[in-house]
Amino acid sequence: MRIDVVTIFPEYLEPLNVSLVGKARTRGQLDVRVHDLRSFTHDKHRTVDDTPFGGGPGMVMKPEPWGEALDSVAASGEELPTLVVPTPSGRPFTQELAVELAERPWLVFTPARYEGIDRRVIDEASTRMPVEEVSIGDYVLAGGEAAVLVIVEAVARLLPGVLGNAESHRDDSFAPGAMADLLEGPVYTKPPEWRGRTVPEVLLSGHHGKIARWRRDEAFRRTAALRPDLIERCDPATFDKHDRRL
Ligand SMILES: COC(=O)COc1cccc(COC(=O)c2cn[nH]c2)c1
Repeated sequence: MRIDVVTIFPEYLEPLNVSLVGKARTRGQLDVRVHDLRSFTHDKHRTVDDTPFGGGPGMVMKPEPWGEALDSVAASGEELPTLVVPTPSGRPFTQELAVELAERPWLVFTPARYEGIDRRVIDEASTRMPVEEVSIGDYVLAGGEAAVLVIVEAVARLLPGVLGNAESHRDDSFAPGAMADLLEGPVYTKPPEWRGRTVPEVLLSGHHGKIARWRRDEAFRRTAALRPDLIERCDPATFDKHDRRL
């Protein structure tokens, strides 16, 4: 997968050089390129924003630099990229959307600052490539860069070979309408006793059927307590068929 990010803060994307994403880049599984939006300006002050038409507080990101940046990025690849625009007014980012994005060959992220990007940039881009406006939550950030880090991390871990042996998550199917996607239950590792606290006996029993049942019950209990909304989507008929986790 190829990932491009156009931003006025390239240094904000440094974390993409470390950990899981960093290793995937080193292994050549991910090609990540970060572009400074200001390199697509031509005035002395490298201006990327201006006052909003219609008045109001704050500034709006000018269309010209974004247009040139997207032209340049789109021209530098063979395939059709998907534009991913982090915005509070976007489609909620869920594991399901992460799975969807992980199947695309090329993602171009356009994190905005200020009050946002001139709407004509998105409208014009939509005539040339698929555009996903994505919200990572119901709050407003100063810029979309943090949202890019979240989305890239969630997508990268789904790519074949990136997660190593824990890749079982990839087999999870999130078919809508099937069983709810439950929250992860509690996990434990050695030592068997720590500060007077032991590990649930069933996990030491080696009885895989009982262990799977216990884990499902714990996940169900946790989900019912913290996220009853996820249970409502549950289709009891398939409950026993799949063991899936968020
Ligand atoms: C066309 O799209 C735009 O102009 C984007 O506009 C904005 C405006 C304010 C802030 C942001 C950054 O994203 C978030 O705050 C965000 C994403 N998820 N949850 C919060 C983006």
